[in-house]
Amino acid sequence: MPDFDPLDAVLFDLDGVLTPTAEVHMHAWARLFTDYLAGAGAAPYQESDYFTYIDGKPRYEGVRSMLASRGITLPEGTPDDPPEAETVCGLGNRKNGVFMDVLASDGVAPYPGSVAFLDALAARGDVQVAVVSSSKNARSVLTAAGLIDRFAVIVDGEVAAARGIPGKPNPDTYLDAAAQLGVPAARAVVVEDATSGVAAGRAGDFGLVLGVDRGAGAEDLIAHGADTVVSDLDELVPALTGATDAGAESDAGTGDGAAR
Ligand SMILES: O=P(O)(O)OC[C@H]1O[C@@H](O)[C@H](O)[C@@H](O)[C@@H]1O
Repeated sequence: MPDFDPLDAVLFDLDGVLTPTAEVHMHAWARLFTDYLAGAGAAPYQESDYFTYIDGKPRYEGVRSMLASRGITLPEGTPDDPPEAETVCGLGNRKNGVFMDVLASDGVAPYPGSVAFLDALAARGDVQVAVVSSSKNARSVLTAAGLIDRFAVIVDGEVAAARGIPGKPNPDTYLDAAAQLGVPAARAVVVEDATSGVAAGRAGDFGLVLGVDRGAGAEDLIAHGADTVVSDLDELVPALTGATDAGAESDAGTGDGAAR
């Protein structure tokens, strides 16, 4: 059970940590690359490709990384490219159309365990929170999920692009959020479901890097820098409320589970 006492801030990834939207992204990427790779005569797209090459990274970086895995290079294009354009930006924008359609038709409900964790943090009153997401859709997702008012600091894909902040797995977006909160990295927790995200937390030397396994795999999350891994944030509510004898355990923690 991690010890949150020496920690002053919790920095949350969004998709797959607070909301189940990693699945929506995954589905939209699969729609794009299943067709695109087949048309290009490349090895077929597989679900594992999402976790290895795309998960957690900014949109166009995900496209570049996936194409590079199949030895394909495309012109970069620009963010205003239409979805039909055969450019990195065009392909990313094609995928974004699918993502936005699903968001508009299905809406999004946050993970109940994540809401319980946020409630327990708010009840303590001594821990600040922020969202750090690679997604340019982060504000729309937070609004749709009813969570936007809980976060005074949001460093998302729009902010990073506007300010030229390098995306995950670089630590810079997390460091920026910690700086905005006035909390040193060593006293902040990074909460992530993607290997690129835990790698960012590790590279930034954060006090605790907490993995949430929504499909990336606990071993991979630990290999990329997680100190401990849970399958849902409700497992950690006892650590915040002091009810640590409630029997909740992390399911794959191999680190010491405490702030470094
Ligand atoms: O295309 P967007 O909404 O800006 O999102 C970029 C990335 O955002 C991350 O949060 C997701 O894990 C990725 O799957 C997604 O590709």
